Amino acid sequence: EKKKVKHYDNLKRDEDPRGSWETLGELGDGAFGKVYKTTGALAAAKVIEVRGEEQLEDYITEIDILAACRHANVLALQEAIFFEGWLWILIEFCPGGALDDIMLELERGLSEQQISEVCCQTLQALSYLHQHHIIHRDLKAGNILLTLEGQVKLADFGVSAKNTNSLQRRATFIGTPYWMAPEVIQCETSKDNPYSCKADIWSLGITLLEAAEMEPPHHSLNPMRVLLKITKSPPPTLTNPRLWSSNFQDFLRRALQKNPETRWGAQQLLAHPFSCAGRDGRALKELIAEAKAEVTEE
Ligand SMILES: COc1ccc(Nc2ncnc(-c3cccnc3Nc3cc(NC(=O)c4cccc(C(F)(F)F)c4)ccc3C)n2)cc1
Repeated sequence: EKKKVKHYDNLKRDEDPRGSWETLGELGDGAFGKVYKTTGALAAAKVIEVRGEEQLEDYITEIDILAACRHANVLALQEAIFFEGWLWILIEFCPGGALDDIMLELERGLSEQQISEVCCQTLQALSYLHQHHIIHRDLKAGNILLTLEGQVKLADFGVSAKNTNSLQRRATFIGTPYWMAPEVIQCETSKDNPYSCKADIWSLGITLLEAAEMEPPHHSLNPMRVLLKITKSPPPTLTNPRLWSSNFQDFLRRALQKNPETRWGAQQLLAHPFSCAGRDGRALKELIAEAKAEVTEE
């Protein structure tokens, strides 16, 4: 008789995705997957070959998290379809791309105003996730996407398609270590005090240093050495403090506390003057316009 298949709330079956999603082209170097256009909005699609129901289960967690997250600063799931052994995860498309690619394109870091806008919107996404007991665990500029309006959309590319070479791949078996909080590295994840959402706050601090200086601290060390460095060293600071405001430096001090207990949470940091200064959003819109202009020039 027909094999019993489980029903999943956020998964459509046996509807050919090519019925409502026509191929627009490859995104990036194609490793990402493809960008599909619907009758309505643009979508970015991950199309994964799934052998059997148990492997499908692995992807349901991601689909359920995405379906449950309804927030302006978190990537929204459009549709998930399982058809003839292929799983399609379709996501709202952010034309600006990821923040690390934008800095590479412009060959410079962000201004302080742009950093405070990234900070304010990413904190809103983290506050939302943490209230829903979701810990991101891999926050970095590569997982921050931008729309043409300068809006931040938090993503999680998991073992991102970008790190094709072995060194990076080796580093990713524990997630990219440069952004990891000390308590996560020291595996204080024993059952009595599993590391908390405060780990994301540390990663946010590292991500803001990355936005200011194009690279995270200890970027020149190989990934294995970094783990020791992070646990042994005092919290990282801006290389050239004179270039930055005392508000920015104070924000980093609150986010980059090595002890997760004294580290501020997302709600507290949203009230900090540095993130409040980022409510405007215009500076990020200019950043995208510049990055898009550079691309058309080439
Ligand atoms: C190289 O140039 C570009 C230009 C535009 C874009 N824009 C864009 N917009 C939206 N998605 C993507 C994307 C690119 C590569 C791979 N996946 C992408 N999106 C995507 C994300 C996900 N999943 C998540 O982002 C995710 C998974 C779990 C949790 C979470 C979170 F906790 F953050 F909400 C987020 C699933 C499926 C897809 C197609 N890319 C990217 C690169």
